[in-house]
Parts: sequence; structure tokens; C-alpha cells
Amino acid sequence: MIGSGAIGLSVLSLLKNDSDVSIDSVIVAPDTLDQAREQVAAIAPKAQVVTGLAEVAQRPDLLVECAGHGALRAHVLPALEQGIPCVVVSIGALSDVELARQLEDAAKRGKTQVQLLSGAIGGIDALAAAKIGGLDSVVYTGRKPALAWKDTPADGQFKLEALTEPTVIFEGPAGEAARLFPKNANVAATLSLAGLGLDRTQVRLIADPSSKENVHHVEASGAFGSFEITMRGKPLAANPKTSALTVYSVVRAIGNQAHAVAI
Ligand SMILES: NC(=O)C1=CN([C@@H]2O[C@H](COP(=O)(O)OP(=O)(O)OC[C@H]3O[C@@H](n4cnc5c(N)ncnc54)[C@H](O)[C@@H]3O)[C@@H](O)[C@H]2O)C=CC1
Ligand SMILES: O=C([O-])CC(=O)C(=O)O
Repeated sequence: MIGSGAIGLSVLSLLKNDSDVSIDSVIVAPDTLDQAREQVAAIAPKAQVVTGLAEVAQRPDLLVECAGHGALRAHVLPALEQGIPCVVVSIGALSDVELARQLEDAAKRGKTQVQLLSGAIGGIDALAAAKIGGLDSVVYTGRKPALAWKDTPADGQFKLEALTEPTVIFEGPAGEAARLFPKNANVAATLSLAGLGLDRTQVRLIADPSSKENVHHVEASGAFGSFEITMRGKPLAANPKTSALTVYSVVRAIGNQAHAVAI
């Protein structure tokens, strides 16, 4: 596993009692090594805590990224080159078309695969299937508590602490949303990659002072018909920018590699 933040530690905790899965190593950022060793030891005492794949004693069957955009370039790219299959959650990073191409090329060269997880959003199976018949429109609205947009371009442009009404802080194509709000762009990028692409997926982001959830609403239409989905995600206490479903999505993906039946 790469990352021992809000997602990583929750995933470790949920996998504790799964006898089909063993997290052998956790790759962390060098400046967090001591703290990460303490946190990981409390949940997964058998896991080594290291700063790179080169220090991992046994070649993993699977590398799971739940760290951040930089981890894709630093760890996932070389793992794919070595033929190690990877699953990733930092999908917002793939709005950098060059990085997306590099990951694909590395996986091809390594004769392996990188799986992009659905994370905080549902319906990706339906959207990716609908794409095959042809999509006409995909519109995504992301609504989060006002303070979840702190340290983004909306902070400064709007007085987030003083908002009294839901306020649209961005409207435009998914590619631009991903560039401006990289830490909140995973869902927009995932929908784009599964559906109409970064230029044709329309995004609206809302800071809502009365919301305590991360609400993701998607409307899609095409040759298949249409669908609409609303996810009302509870944020993780350790990182309110992240919906709890993301953790379950990672645990599901790992289980699907390890268990006799995948669903
Ligand atoms: N696909 C989706 O729907 C979602 C994806 N995410 C993404 O998941 C990732 C993790 O999210 P959280 O756990 O909430 O964040 P977090 O900030 O709580 O934890 C991230 C951890 O990864 C570590 N890290 C960062 N870069 C690293 C590197 N190069 N090598 C090793 N460790 C590194 C950090 O030190 C930190 O401990 C983020 O990129 C976030 O944007 C989050 C929510 C939803
Ligand atoms: O809800 C979440 O967990 C994260 C989110 O909106 C995103 O990164 O697009």
C-alpha cells in the first residue's frame, strides 16, 4: 500500500480480519516515516513501513495507491514498468493527460494493468458501459460543506466562513475543474475518464454552508437512455475532503483480487 493518511489507515483497519489479504508493506513519504511507523504498528504490526518499492522485501501481488497525486509518478509508474498490477484512487492526477499516457505505456511495457477505482462515486460501471453505445451528455455537480473548499481557489474568491447560502464556486469543463481544484477533482476526473472526457464532461462545484456531506450528483444521457445518481457521502473525520465510501471502494477492490468471488 502507498499512503498512511485518512484512507490508508482506515483501509488497514478494515482489512485486519481478512485472512485472504496481507498488507506486507506501506510506502510513506520520508518526512512522515516516524509517525507512520507508530500509526501502522498499532493497526497492522506485521507490515513494514518504508519509503519506496526498492525497500520492499517481497514482490507484491498488488500495489494499492491511496496517497496523493505525486505517488503515481513516484511509485505507481515504476511498479507498472516492473509488471506489478496497481489500483489507484488519486484519479484527479490523470487529468494530466501526459501522466495518464505514461501510466498506460508503463502498464503495456510491464504487461500488466492499472485499475482506476470508483472511489467516492457510484455508477461508473453504468457510465463506462453506456459510453460504448455513445454518450450525449454527462453533467456532474459536486456539493461540499463550505469549509471543505479551504485552501482551494474558492478560498479568497469567496468568504467561505461567512457563506449563508449554497454558492457555485466553479462551473466549466472537467479538465479545468481538475486543474483548479486538484485535491477535489477525483470524482470529476473519474467521470470524465469513464465517460465523455475532460473537455465534454460538465462540472459545477458548490460550497454549501448547511451541508455536512459530500454530495455527488451525476446526470448522463446517450444511446442507452439516461441515468441520474446522487451520492450523499459522509466525510472521513481524519480528512473531511474525502468521503468514507472511498475507503470501502479500496477495500472492495483488494477483496476482489483476493477472494474466490469478485463483485
Ligand atoms: N477517487 C476518489 O474518489 C477519491 C480519491 N481521493 C484521493 O486519495 C488520496 C488519499 O486521500 P486521503 O487519504 O484522504 O489523504 P491524506 O492527506 O489523509 O493522506 C495522504 C497520505 O499519503 C501520503 N503521501 C503523499 N504523497 C506520497 C508519496 N509520494 N509517497 C508516499 N506517501 C505519500 C501523505 O504523507 C499522507 O499521509 C488523495 O490523492 C485524494 O485526492 C480522495 C477521496 C476520493
Ligand atoms: O468526495 C470525495 O471523497 C472526494 C471528492 O469529491 C473528489 O476528490 O472529487
